[in-house]
Amino acid sequence: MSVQPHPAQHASASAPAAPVVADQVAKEYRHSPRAQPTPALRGVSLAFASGSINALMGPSGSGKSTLLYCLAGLEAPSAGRCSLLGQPVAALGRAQLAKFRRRHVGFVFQSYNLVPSISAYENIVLPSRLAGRKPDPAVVRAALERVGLADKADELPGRLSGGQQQRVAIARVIVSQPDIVFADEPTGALDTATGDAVLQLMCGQARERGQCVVMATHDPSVAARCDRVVLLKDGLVHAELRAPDADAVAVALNRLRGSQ
Ligand SMILES: Nc1ncnc2c1ncn2[C@@H]1O[C@H](COP(=O)(O)OP(=O)(O)OP(=O)(O)O)[C@@H](O)[C@H]1O
Repeated sequence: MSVQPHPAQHASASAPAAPVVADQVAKEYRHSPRAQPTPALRGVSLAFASGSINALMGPSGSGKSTLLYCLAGLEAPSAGRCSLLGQPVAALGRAQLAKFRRRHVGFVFQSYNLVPSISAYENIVLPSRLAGRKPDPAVVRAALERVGLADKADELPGRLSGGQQQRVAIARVIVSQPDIVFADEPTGALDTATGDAVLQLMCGQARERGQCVVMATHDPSVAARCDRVVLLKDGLVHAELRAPDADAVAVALNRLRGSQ
């Protein structure tokens, strides 16, 4: 494990081959037209590699979700740019972006998640179908089994708990095998044992298939499963940890909270 202070925020995002890149990304929110803008991100440059599992950590309000949303093209940055698989997100029109996401990106988010009017099974196969593929029902059943929802295939999302819905989203990622997975607190609604099992599953598949996973988490034990942990504070990258254990993450977070 190594701790590395992050290089200057204006350093250009590296490796053109990286599937997920943020280049000098800033994001401001304005609560009303006359209000002063609140900066959520203040010039973040990061590149995430294929086959890597990455965690975004930091205090509440540090910009983790905003960064995920900008990277995924769900929010437009106020400045800077994001690229996915070498494609600048801002250059894609709405329909193109939706198509691109269906083909290449998986989400395990609290919102932007499941379609409420179709069953868990249908939700799992939806991205593959929209991308013109026909998933093998045996593979879908196996994924449901692996996330502990073998008996919930026909349930509508509204009849599932938050944790079960999260597991459906994870099964969806397992079946659709996107190049990139964005996850916001992927184990937030799960008990420790289930969270650990599904995380292991998600990370195992990502490493096997060369997916790039970027997740926001508050949980040091989740971050300890990652190859890289990016620590955010006040909308800036503060430091990075490589392959840390949970204790090292907790220490770094405490240090981050104490720093000015
Ligand atoms: N839709 C929004 N409108 C206005 N301000 C927002 C919006 N989303 C985020 N913010 C503000 O941007 C800043 C960063 O928020 P963000 O949700 O990205 O932080 P976070 O690190 O994910 O926090 P948490 O750990 O609590 O989820 C905060 O000051 C937040 O209040």
